[in-house]
Amino acid sequence: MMITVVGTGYVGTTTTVALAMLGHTVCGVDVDPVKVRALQSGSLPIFEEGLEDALRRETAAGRLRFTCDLGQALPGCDVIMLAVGTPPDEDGSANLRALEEVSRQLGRLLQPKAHGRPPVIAIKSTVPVGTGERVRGWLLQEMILRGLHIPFEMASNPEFLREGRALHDAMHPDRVVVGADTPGAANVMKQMYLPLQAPLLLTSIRDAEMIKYASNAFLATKISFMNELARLCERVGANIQQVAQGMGFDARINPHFLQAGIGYGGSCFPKDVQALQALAAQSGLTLQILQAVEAVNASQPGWFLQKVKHVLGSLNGQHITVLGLTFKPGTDDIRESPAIPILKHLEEQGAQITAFDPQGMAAMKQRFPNVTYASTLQESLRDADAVLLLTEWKEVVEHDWGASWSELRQPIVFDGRNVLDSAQMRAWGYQYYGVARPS
Ligand SMILES: NC(=O)c1ccc[n+]([C@@H]2O[C@H](COP(=O)([O-])OP(=O)(O)OC[C@H]3O[C@@H](n4cnc5c(N)ncnc54)[C@H](O)[C@@H]3O)[C@@H](O)[C@H]2O)c1
Ligand SMILES: O=c1ccn([C@@H]2O[C@H](COP(=O)(O)OP(=O)(O)O[C@H]3O[C@H](CO)[C@@H](O)[C@H](O)[C@H]3O)[C@@H](O)[C@H]2O)c(=O)[nH]1
Repeated sequence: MMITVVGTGYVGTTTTVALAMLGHTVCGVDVDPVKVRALQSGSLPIFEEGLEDALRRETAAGRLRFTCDLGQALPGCDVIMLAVGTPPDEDGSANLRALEEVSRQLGRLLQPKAHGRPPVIAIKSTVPVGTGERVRGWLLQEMILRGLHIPFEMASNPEFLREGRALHDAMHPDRVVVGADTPGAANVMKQMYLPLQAPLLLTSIRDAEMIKYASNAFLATKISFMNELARLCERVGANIQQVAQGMGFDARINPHFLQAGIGYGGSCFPKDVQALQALAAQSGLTLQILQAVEAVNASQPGWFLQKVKHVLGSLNGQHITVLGLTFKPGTDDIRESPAIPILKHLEEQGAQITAFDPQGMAAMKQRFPNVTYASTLQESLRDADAVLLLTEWKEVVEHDWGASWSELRQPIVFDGRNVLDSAQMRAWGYQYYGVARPS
């Protein structure tokens, strides 16, 4: 099939590569010429394991190309995937400006196909229920202005990949959800994904749009539930990891997304939890559970810092080493990272901060220029009064902590992700504090 993907950010780029790997001929389109030039020359503007190699392979095989010119990418297309950003507006609702722009452009640029089926326009971006109809409306308005009606069909095809595992998730999804209001569109999308051999759920467009938000909101709920429970565990002397393990054996609960820590971040959970609430508000409803999910998450970094202050006293002048800046390992993305409120607070309290992160330092430097960024983990530990572990990078978890003990001025470690071996750390002489992990 011939496929155009509009928007080559995290999702769009991964989608182009994955679809090319399935044997399709794919063109990625973006308004950002710097991004497009990078992709054309085979280099990824983001860090995502394995994606750059696959991008180069698929480009060399002639299945993948990139352009800024949407008009040039459209002729003969079977599917046009829309993967532009839908960031939060001031009221938390999804901002659909980029999607409207692309839809109107399509309405102006689409030409009748010489042969074959009309193209399917599939929304991959995360969008509120009803957006499929709005996109169709924007396209039709532009076609009316041209005095033409060029046939096309609509579909919703939400994306469930995780950053840090983007290509793996795109190639091995738990499920593919396709919302379509015509059997023809459903069939084209089904054919497109056939080589994946993944479970495919066919729904209405509205259902598909809701499934995406509901999935993210539910995962965020699991995390906030565990984070709130961790606060209680800490008070009553229970170990949240044991509790999570015991819960996770129950197939109805499952062991995933039960890790208490410093709260969820990233470009998806915070914005999607807000957008679902905004959608509810527009319908006259309040989603009380999600209100609580958001409130617990917003206060989790502060709760973690309270512990730090309880142990260290005043932070003024203390040398604090922060390990991990990205919202999760495996990415260079710092959007909504819990490290941001933590760094802000440490700075406000007068701490001397040294940070290390394998991928996130360049981006964080823009926001926190006064932090010292160490070139190695080892260097970041030197003369620290305490270490705050904020992202569970492999390098950090597997670091030789036994050998580093003497580098620190005070061997105190606050493990915000519960990833270090607490007993071993204590045996090596560290004062170790996890999240609800009593000794
Ligand atoms: N990042 C993720 O892990 C993830 C996972 C699943 C779903 N999503 C959803 O997918 C969508 C995209 O997310 P992302 O993280 O890839 O965003 P992103 O910001 O990384 O990428 C969006 C891209 O769209 C481009 N763009 C904007 N306007 C355009 C236009 N008129 N024409 C062509 N290109 C245009 C931008 O230049 C940018 O490169 C969002 O709705 C997001 O919620 C994201
Ligand atoms: O048990 C857990 C699991 C995750 N997190 C945190 O939750 C955030 C999000 O993690 P993750 O879901 O792995 O990363 P994302 O790349 O944001 O992926 C989520 O958001 C994407 C965008 O919508 C969806 O496509 C994915 O399915 C969904 O998992 C990160 O800060 C994690 O540290 C926890 O605190 N505890």
